[in-house]
Amino acid sequence: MILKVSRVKPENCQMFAMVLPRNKLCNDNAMNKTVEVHSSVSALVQRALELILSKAETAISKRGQFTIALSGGSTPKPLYEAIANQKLPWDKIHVFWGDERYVPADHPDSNELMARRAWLDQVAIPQGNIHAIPTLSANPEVDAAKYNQHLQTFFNSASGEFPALDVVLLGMGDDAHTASLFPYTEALKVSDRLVTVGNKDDNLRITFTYPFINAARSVIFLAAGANKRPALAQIFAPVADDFAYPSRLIRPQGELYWLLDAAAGLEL
Ligand SMILES: O=C(O)[C@H](O)[C@@H](O)[C@H](O)[C@H](O)COP(=O)(O)O
Repeated sequence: MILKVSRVKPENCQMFAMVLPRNKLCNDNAMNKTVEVHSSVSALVQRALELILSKAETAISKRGQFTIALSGGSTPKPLYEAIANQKLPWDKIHVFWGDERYVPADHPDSNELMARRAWLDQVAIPQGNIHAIPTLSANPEVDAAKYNQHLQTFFNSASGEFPALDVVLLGMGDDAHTASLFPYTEALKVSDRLVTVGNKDDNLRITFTYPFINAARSVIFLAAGANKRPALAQIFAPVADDFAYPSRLIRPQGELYWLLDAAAGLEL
C-alpha cells in the first residue's frame, strides 16, 4: 500500500512549498522528483520492481538494451530476488555496480556477491553482461581507472563525457551517504570522470562519481527504517550542506525516485 506521494518539478517547486509550507520534500535543484512512502518494505520492493520492469521494457524497445547499476545494503536484496523470478530477455540486460567494497568477489562484504547470489546466479544472463567492479589489483586507484575505462568502452564515450545508464539504484546510509560517497570525503569533489576511489573510515572503496550518477535516465533510491529519518530531513531540506549529506548531490538529469517505507518517510 502506498501512503503518500509527492511529485515536484522545478517550475512548480515554489508553489508546492507555498501550498504545503511545512512540507520539506521540495528541493529546488531536483529536476523531476517523486517521493513515495510505502506501508512496508515489501510494498517498497514491489514498487521498485514495477518501476525497473517498466524502465527495462522502455529501454529495450527504444535502444535494444537495458543498463542498470546496482547498490549494496540489505534493502535491495529482496528486490534482486524478485527480479530473478521474472522472465526477462536477459541477453539484453547489462548489470553494473554503483559502488563496491575493496574486497574479492567471494568476500561476504562484496556487493557483487550479494547480487550474484540473490539474482544473477539464478538466471540465464550472459556472463559478459555482468560488469563487476574490479578489486584485485591491490591498488583501488588502478581498479577505479579500469572500471572507468570499461564503462567508456561499453558506452563508446570519451573522457569527460557522462553517458546515461537507464537506471541507477541507490541506497542511503543513516549518515546520508550513497554509493560510496561518504560525508566530507575527497570522492565528493571528483567530477571529471565516471569512477573514483571512495573512503569509509579509512577503508577504501570504488564508487561512481556524482555527475555520472546524475547522467542517468532514472535514479531510484530505496531507503527503509526509522534510522534514516534525520538524514532524509536534511537531504530534502531546501538548504543544507551537500558535503555533510552527500545524497543531496544526486540531482539527475532524468527522473529521481525516492522510495521510502513508513518508518523512514511518514513524518517527513
Ligand atoms: O556499503 C555500504 O556502506 C552499504 O552497502 C550502504 O551503502 C548501504 O547501501 C546503505 O547503508 C543502505 O543500507 P540498507 O539498505 O541496509 O539500509
